[in-house]
Amino acid sequence: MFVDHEIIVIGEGGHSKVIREIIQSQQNYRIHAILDDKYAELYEHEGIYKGPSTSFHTLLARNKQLKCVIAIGNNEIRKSIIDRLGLTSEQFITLVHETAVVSATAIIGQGTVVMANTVIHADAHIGDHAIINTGAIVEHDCNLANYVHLAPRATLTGGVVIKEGTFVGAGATIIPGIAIGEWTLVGAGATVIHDVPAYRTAVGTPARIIDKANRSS
Ligand SMILES: CC(=O)SCCNC(=O)CCNC(=O)[C@H](O)C(C)(C)COP(=O)(O)OP(=O)(O)OC[C@H]1O[C@@H](n2cnc3c(N)ncnc32)[C@H](O)[C@@H]1OP(=O)(O)O
Repeated sequence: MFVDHEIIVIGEGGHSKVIREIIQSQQNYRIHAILDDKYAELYEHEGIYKGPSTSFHTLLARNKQLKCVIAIGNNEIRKSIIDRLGLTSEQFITLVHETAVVSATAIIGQGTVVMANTVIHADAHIGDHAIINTGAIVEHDCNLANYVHLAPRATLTGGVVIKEGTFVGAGATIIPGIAIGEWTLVGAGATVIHDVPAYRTAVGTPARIIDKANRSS
């Protein structure tokens, strides 16, 4: 079998399991290594390398064609690892589950993972290293920046803007044209009917901001 991409998966938690199944379901993709800091040193087991994340550069030095995906659901941790690796964006692979429905006019960034039963409609733009989790809907003309995570069954209606690093909880709904600032949290099940500023937490139906001050900036 001809393999197009040998992939290093960084992270071996629950989110990583789902990503590994997407890779395994694609005929021409193969997992080369799974790196996680619970491992003390690099070793090979049944054709897959395992080791700490610092083994990354050793593996890449042996094979410059390797691609990488950061299989960590937390947006801040995912960004910090990407910043540390210092790779070009072409070295990250974009993974789309075979059941995802993605418009031909949608744009999906490098390193982004699109899970099963998602729908991404016309002219939607999704940045790099985002997660469109199981069953999430991104309607037409939405614009998502880098490191955004839409949890399972989150629904973005038309023209929603989500800035960098924002997390939208499971089953949350955002009505048309709303903008959510960077590194904000939208709670599970929220219905967002007003814009939400950066670095805040919004929950409930209709969504209200629950933190008094910026979480961080
Ligand atoms: C495949 C996967 O698993 S992907 C991961 C999917 N995960 C999710 O969707 C989780 C989403 N997370 C949440 O909804 C969380 O509750 C957060 C992030 C919004 C808030 O978490 P915390 O900051 O720890 O808030 P905390 O639990 O202290 O609650 C603060 C207040 O907000 C309320 N609250 C928290 N979350 C929600 C929510 N989703 N909806 C309504 N109210 C909420 C609490 O009842 C509490 O109210 P009170 O002060 O009147 O008692």
